[in-house]
Amino acid sequence: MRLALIQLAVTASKETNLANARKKVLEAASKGASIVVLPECFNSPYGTSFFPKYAEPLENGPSSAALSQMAKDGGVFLIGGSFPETGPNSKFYNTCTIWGPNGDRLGVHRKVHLFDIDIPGKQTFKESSVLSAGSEITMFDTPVGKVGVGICYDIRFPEMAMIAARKGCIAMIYPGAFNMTTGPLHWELLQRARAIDNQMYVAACSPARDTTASYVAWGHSSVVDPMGVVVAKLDEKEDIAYAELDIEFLQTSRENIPVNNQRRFDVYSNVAQ
Ligand SMILES: O=C(O)CCC(=O)C(=O)O
Repeated sequence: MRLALIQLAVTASKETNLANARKKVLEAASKGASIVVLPECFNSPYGTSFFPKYAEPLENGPSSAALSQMAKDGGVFLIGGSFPETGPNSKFYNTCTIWGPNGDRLGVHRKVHLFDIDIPGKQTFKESSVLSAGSEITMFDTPVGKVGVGICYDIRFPEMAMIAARKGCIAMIYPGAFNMTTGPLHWELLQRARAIDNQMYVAACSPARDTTASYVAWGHSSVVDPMGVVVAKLDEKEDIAYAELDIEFLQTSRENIPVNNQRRFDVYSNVAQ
């Protein structure tokens, strides 16, 4: 099954972003992709001041309607990046919607771990000043197996990917937007770590870099295989990355290094202790 990551050039115009996303999703579909991924905040600039302005409901909003139609017209599974959602009780969430080839919505992931960090003089961000956190681990079915979905900062929490893998996921996919400080340090390393921890495919899909934006994304959308090898990687510009999800290779990797059967839950039965 062919995976495509669309490293979209995101602008301040929601309409332009939706039209560009549609063009690229159909391009990826025409090149044989069956699972297509858009980046975090694919239809708005990334920043707490933008979230309330761009937020829309899940039902009957322009982004959900456009994503459903793109998935249907391309005949693909579409992991629709994320957009700021006006959710229950008028709270805002950073939300990923997942669509099937017939345009049906298959799942919704509200970012579980909000991006609150402070590296003085380099990168400070406080998503929780505007957003609320989701509280579910999200997976959906494809013909080659279950796929788990997290958003950006969620990748730093190995428990989430591990639970998804133990529930049968063959891949974890993260729409994300690391920055010029944590991108070079951790973006690839975290993907490789989650891939090796769980012997699964891991992919992260960023917006293209815009050096005029208030938050400058690192780019470098990439796919890592179950042995921890980077099998596709973009630079910082708008482009599409492609990789095959090879389930035989995943199974062989798991047989060759059988950590799954060697776990000692008798020693670490409760990691929350
Ligand atoms: O974890 C990081 O370094 C970046 C996370 C991030 O940008 C996000 O969650 O949107």
